[in-house]
Amino acid sequence: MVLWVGTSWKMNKTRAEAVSFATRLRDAAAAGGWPGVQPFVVPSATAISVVRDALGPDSPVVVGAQNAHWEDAGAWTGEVSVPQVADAGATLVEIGHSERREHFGETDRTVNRKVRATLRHGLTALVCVGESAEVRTAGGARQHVLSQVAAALDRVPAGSGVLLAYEPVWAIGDRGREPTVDEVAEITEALDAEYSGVASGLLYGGSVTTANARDLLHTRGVTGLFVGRSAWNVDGYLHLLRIATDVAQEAGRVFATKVPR
Ligand SMILES: O=C[C@H](O)COP(=O)(O)O
Repeated sequence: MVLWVGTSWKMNKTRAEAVSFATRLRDAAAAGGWPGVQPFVVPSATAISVVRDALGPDSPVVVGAQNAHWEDAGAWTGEVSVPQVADAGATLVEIGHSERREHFGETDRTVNRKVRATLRHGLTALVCVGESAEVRTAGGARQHVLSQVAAALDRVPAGSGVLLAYEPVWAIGDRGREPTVDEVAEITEALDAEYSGVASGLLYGGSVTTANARDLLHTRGVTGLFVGRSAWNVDGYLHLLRIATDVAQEAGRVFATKVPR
């Protein structure tokens, strides 16, 4: 078990900015890295290949794509396929982020199709789920999230290389509210009970900061963090990786020191 700690840059960074970030990561990895932690970065599609190149061939850092279509090729203007992002250097695909569900019509059905396409090509699928503020207020958070995961993993066998990211919509972004540990645990405990045999990691995302990362990593069921704003600056990301490395090495938690690629 490793702690997966990564960042999606969303629609940010030129290629030059992405390379500058990746170069600092490469240097930090060469200086000792992060035992027990699996770092990953998810650039815009335009920067995947330059980030992969800047990290170097032996980098422990996984590079991901923020989206990929379920078809391998065809007349899908504006989309990118799993083989295309793999060709650019991605080994992970983020699927079903709430911004894509809200603004780009992602549904449980398309998420499932994308998960299966990603796994078919041997990439890791990072499936994002989470409830809205309205659903939580109505008391339906746990059921909503469990149902999203069930749909995403329909016809997906155990051990397929799926990571889950619990990202409550009300906690994400500039207008997000930082969750309490109990609010996170209510969901991650349920996901852990139901899906620990299927998913190889359960990440939390939404208003993660260097101030709350340690507590979140100690929350029941949580084995990683998926970070936006606090990790868009490389110093912030490196700080979060150091916190995760400390947590991974604390007594009572046993993590591998060699991470899978
Ligand atoms: O992909 C990351 C999540 O949407 C979290 O974003 P945030 O850390 O800026 O709230």
